[in-house]
Amino acid sequence: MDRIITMEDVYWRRSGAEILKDINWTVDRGEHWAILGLNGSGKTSILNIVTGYNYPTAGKVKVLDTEFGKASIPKLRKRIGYVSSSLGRFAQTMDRETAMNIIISGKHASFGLYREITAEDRKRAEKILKELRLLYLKDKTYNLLSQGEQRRVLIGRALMADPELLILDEPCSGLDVLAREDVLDIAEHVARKSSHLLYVTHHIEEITNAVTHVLLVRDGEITAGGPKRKVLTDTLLSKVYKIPVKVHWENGRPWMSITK
Ligand SMILES: Nc1ncnc2c1ncn2[C@@H]1O[C@H](COP(=O)(O)OP(=O)(O)OP(=O)(O)O)[C@@H](O)[C@H]1O
Repeated sequence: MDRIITMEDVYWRRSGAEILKDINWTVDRGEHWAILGLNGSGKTSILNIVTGYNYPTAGKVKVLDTEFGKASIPKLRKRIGYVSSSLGRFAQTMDRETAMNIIISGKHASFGLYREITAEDRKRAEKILKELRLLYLKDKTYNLLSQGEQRRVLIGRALMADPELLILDEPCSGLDVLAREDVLDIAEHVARKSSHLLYVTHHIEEITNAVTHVLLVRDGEITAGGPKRKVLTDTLLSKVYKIPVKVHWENGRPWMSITK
C-alpha cells in the first residue's frame, strides 16, 4: 500500500449548503500532513470523511486501502487513531482513572471500561509511557493532570491500538507555549517512529519538522496542497487567512506576522 488517503472530486452537502467542494487530495506513504484553515473552513468535515463519520455526497474516497462503500468502515476505524481537543464525554467517564489505565483503554479504541487487562497490555502501555516520557504520570489520575499532560496521555492512548494513521485535531488548543512544545515533541516522535500523522490546526507555528506536507483549506475548498515549503508562502497564506501575512522560517519551522 503506497497511498494512505485518496479523495477524488469529493463534495459534502448538508442542509442545502455545500460544505466541501471539489476536494482532490492524496497522501502517500511516508508523508505527514498538516491541514490548515480558519475556523469553519472545513477541516473537521474533511477529517470526518477520512474516518468514515461523514459519507461524501459525491466523489471517491479511499483510506488505507479501504474504498468507501465497498468495505467495512468500523474495521478501518480501528486502524486510525484520533485525538481531539474536545473531550467532554471522555472527561466524564475516565476522570478518576490513572494515566496507565487510560493508555490501556486505547487498546480497543473505544471509550469506557475495557475487559481483561493482560500482562502484555501493561507492558505495551508502559513502553508507550516511557517513549513519550510520561512514566512519571503512570499512577496519577486523569483529573489531576495538567491540560498539557492530559493531551499527551491521550496521544499515548491512541498509540495503544498501533494506528497506521494518527489524527491530531487541534491538540494544542488552549495550551501555553511550554505545554504546546511538549505536545509537538510527542507528535514528532510519533511521526518518526510509528504512524502517519494528520495534524489539524490554524496555527502555522505548530507545523514542526515532522510535518512534510500541508493542505490549505478555505471556505470548504482546497487552496493548495503539497510540500510545506511550496505551500506556506505569503501569497497562499494571505488568501487562506483572509488577511495579508508574511511567513518567516526559523530552524525549519514557519512563523507568521500580519502585515496589514
Ligand atoms: N452537520 C452539519 N450540518 C450543517 N453544517 C455543518 C455541519 N458540519 C459542519 N457544518 C458547517 O460547515 C462549515 C465547516 O465546518 P468544520 O467544522 O468542518 O470547520 P473547521 O475548519 O473544522 O472549523 P474549526 O477550526 O472551528 O473547528 C461550517 O460553516 C459549519 O458550520
